[in-house]
Amino acid sequence: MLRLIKILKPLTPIMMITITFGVLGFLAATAVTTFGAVAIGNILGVKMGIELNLTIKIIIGCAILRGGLRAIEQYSGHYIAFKILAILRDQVFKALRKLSPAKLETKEKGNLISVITSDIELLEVFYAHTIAPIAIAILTSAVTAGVLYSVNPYFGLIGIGFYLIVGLVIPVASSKVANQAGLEYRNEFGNTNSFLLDSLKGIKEVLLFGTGEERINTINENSEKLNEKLKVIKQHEGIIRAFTDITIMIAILVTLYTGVKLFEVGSINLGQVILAVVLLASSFGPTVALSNLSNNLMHTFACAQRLFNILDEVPAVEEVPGMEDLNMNDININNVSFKYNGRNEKLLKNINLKINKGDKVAIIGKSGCGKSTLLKLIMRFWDVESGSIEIDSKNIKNIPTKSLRKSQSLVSQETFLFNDTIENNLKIGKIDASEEEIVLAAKKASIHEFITTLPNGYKTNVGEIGSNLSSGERQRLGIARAFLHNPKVLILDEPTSNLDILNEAEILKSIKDESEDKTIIMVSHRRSSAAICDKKVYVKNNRLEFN
Ligand SMILES: Nc1ncnc2c1ncn2[C@@H]1O[C@H](COP(=O)(O)OP(=O)(O)OP(=O)(O)O)[C@@H](O)[C@H]1O
Repeated sequence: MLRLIKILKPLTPIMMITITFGVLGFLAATAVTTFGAVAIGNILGVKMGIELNLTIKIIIGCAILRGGLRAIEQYSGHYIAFKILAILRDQVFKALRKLSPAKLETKEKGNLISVITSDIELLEVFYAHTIAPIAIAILTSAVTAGVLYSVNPYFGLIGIGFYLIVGLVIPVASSKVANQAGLEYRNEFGNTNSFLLDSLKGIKEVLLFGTGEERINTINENSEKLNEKLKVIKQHEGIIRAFTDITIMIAILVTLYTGVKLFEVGSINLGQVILAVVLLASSFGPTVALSNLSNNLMHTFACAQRLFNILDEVPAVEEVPGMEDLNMNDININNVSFKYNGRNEKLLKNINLKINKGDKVAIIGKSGCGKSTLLKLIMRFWDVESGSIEIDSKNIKNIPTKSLRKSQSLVSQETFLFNDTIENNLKIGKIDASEEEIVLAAKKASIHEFITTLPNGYKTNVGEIGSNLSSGERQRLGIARAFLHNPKVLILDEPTSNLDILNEAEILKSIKDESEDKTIIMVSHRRSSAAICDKKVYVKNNRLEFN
């Protein structure tokens, strides 16, 4: 909670505005009913101390003020809330950038999305509907208790006592039950969602293996569990509301009883009795708002916790700022060992490899032996555990990350295409690429002809054709992207795994022609692909062998 409040610091002046206008707004609302009572007292001939005409003017003034004050309170409160959501989203994206690619590889994407969207969204409850209402409730209750006290100290004490019961005792006591039920509901809700999403993603398997019936049954069971949990929450809400209302009724009766007794002994007049009862009855708004808070609050804190976990996660690789031109004359892998977190064995042990500018190196080995991992180390997606990787005699850990990314390009087995036009998807390789450059790159990657058959050619949106693109077409788009990027070192992780022999030969020729002065580091299971390389190294038993 403290950490959430600290984020609010730069917006403190606006929060002050929200609280001030909130307090004034509630006081204006209470004044409308209280002066209403004064007016009725006047009409009935009770001595109220204020003239009827003035009372009516005050009522009208307060009613108009109430609208304006409330509007300003809501506007500034929501301004703060959404400004902070923007700040938080910005922080999360920055954190995700730092964590990528290594740490994000292992994170569940569904969870990340729910943190960025719904979790952050829920914090709006805290900023717009928690902090200010608490302050407003304390201040307005203090003012009304003060007024009641000035009428008669007994009224003041009754006010304070019942404000505390409604605004503090009931919410705190109820939150213990509500939080548990709320958390259970959210967890069950998350599980049901994941199961549903999983079923949709795996619909092909579900149909193929005829497991639809079981899936539907599980979804029904989950829905029923959800209903049960919701029932508990709603019942609880009802009980709390009833408790709160009964407490307010008791407060009114106690005030009335005390008023009558004080009137009987002549301590106060009838006007003061009416004033005290109406003032107290109409002043519970802000404190009742607090009793509704507790239902959401714990849930909001759980969301904040998930958010802070991302913000606090230490990146696997520290980004190096700055930009410098890299010659990429040689890449030296010196005695490198590497182990993934959570794995017992070292995946790579004492690897040594020297790659000179223009070398074409094929990395060959059994599935899972660590070939792709070696590429990731060369790109510094992960840091080596021991030993070093040097580029132009400089440790890769000291090379600006942007420079490294600019000089290297990766084509992997799976090319990710954004929901954008083919042209923009290719432009990721070079943002300011001209149309001619894009067409040339596509021709070299043997994908130009296919693109021209699409309804809008290069302007076709990938989303429109979506999963209709074959793996080979995606891979060729990935290669075109890499050609556009025109890096000094081309890193290829099974670049032709999804292509037929004809396309493979064509693309390999393009890669070869394109890369005469470039360094190529390629992982491939296919002999035909590795054939374009003049140097072959083998990953065997966690080590590197040269024949
Ligand atoms: N982020 C990770 N965390 C933990 N283990 C990982 C991670 N990434 C890969 N591994 C494991 O490291 C091993 C080597 O993976 P890698 O992808 O480097 O193999 P590969 O030789 O390229 O395999 P393939 O030829 O099948 O693509 C595998 O056992 C894999 O499960």
